[in-house]
Amino acid sequence: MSSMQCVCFPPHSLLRKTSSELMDFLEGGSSEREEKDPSTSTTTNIAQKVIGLLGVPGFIINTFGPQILTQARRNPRLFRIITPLIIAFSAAAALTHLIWPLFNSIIGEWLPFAQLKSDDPLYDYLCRWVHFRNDPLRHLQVDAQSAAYRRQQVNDKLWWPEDHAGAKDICFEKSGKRFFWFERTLFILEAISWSGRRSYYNDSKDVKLKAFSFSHRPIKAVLQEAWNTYQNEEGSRTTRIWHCPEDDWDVLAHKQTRPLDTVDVDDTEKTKLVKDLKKYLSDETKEWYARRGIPYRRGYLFYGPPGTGKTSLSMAIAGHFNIDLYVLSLANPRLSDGMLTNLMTSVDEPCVVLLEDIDSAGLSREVSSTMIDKPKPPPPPRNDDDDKDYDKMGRIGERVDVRYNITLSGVLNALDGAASPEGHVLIMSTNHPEALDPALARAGRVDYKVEFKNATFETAKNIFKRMVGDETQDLEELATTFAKQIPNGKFSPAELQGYLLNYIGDVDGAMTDLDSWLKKSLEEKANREKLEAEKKGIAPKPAEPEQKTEPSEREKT
Ligand SMILES: Nc1ncnc2c1ncn2[C@@H]1O[C@H](COP(=O)(O)OP(=O)(O)OP(=O)(O)O)[C@@H](O)[C@H]1O
Repeated sequence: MSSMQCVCFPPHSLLRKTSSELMDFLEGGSSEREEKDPSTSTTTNIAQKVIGLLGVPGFIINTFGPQILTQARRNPRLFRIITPLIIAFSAAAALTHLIWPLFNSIIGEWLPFAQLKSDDPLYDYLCRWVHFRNDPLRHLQVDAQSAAYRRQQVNDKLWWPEDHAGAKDICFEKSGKRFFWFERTLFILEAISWSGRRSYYNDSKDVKLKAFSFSHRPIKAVLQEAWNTYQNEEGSRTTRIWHCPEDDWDVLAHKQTRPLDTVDVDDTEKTKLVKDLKKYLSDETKEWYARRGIPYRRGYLFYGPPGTGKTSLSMAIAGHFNIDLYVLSLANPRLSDGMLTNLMTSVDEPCVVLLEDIDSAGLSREVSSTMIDKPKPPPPPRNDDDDKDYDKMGRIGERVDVRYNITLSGVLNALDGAASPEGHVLIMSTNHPEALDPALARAGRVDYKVEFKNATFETAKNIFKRMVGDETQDLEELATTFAKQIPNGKFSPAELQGYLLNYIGDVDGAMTDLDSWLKKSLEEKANREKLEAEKKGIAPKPAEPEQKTEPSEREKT
């Protein structure tokens, strides 16, 4: 009976038990009383099981229990010391084995949560918002990785620039589970990777935001707060870019939104274009089209030499209107008419659809086969744009015969057939507008044309200021000197950017080396033109007298 009481009593009452009673209990019924009462042995077994359930392994009880208690019987003072220790240990074990799993199951199953996919901009905003909060718990939660390992793992999604800076050997990152408080509610942000690991970085794809609450309201409040913080913050907005690696759209990247003023095209032209797009994308215009039963579409044609900003402006437009950009090159030999129709019907409006190189497939009413210059594999890219620029600087490889599976009628059908989408901004870009079939560029398909040109004086000057200096330097005079050296209309902005990329922060170097670079590049251009002319059987044009870019009237004043 006494051992029974020992089990049932709350732990603090154990302190009041005598040493012999407790010894009976732990020794598993070796006492006299047990022999008299067979029910005692059952009770002791139950007691052992309960203690086992509390997390005290049986072998510890069996091995050390009797010895400790023999000592304790001899020395009651020792007994009084070890009893609270046993109770504390049992309580800790109970916490680990009973309460912690319960807590985890509450977190896992019962809390309201929101799950966000990594291709949603809100995902980035939320992660950044949580990361930059001044949360007292923040510094307790850290993961560590060697820099070499992380370089293999981390994709281009840099949520926490300060953690990624430099080539440190060991990088500390925030833990995969983050607890934080917001408006008196406790939250957990948990990253879930496709490989099952939980970490913010390693191929993590989704995050779960959980709130210790009975409703979803606190979750909505956090998401709204994160959205408000980053959506309107200059420089932190991202544009989602889709491409088509196989036969369906896939998110290529979330690029930082490109401000319109970093694309140098004629200011008046740019303002007019943005105004036109704004009007087209407004709700009133949408209703206007609907009321009249006119398909709600508008097509834009961006044309001009390579590397003059057609793609860049399309990206900036998507960012400006905060809509996605879908990019598709018609020069892709895998593209067929059916695939194009499927792709066009599966974009989410409103969005910008950029159809690049609409001339390069040699679109005709037949399946076509064309000789094209196959680009050499680019060198290891320095940044996202570089591999693209590489080809634009004229370094091209062998010529290959490419068979296109796309026809003019297929393209026309995808653009404005009965099943074609509405509500998107269609931008078609080409380097050779003269080669376009008139049906492709007719009014109704192309409603607005924008010409892109090689660098003028002002473009060269702007690019110089943007690329070489920093905000603290007054580069007006040097930029003017630089721009005056650039022959008018001879170099694309991409080429100037390519040159200046080698001189970031080195204004003097950019100025000193300019002459020799210009000479070399002009020679290369002349050779290329000669080769092209020979290929086409045209007599080479006599060299034009070189014309430097001239300051505009505005510049002169
Ligand atoms: N007008 C411009 N203003 C600022 N940067 C430019 C401009 N044109 C080109 N660039 C820079 O050159 C690079 C290539 O530009 P982009 O891809 O927009 O050219 P593109 O006209 O689309 O070329 P392509 O006809 O070959 O597709 C980008 O990194 C961009 O920043």
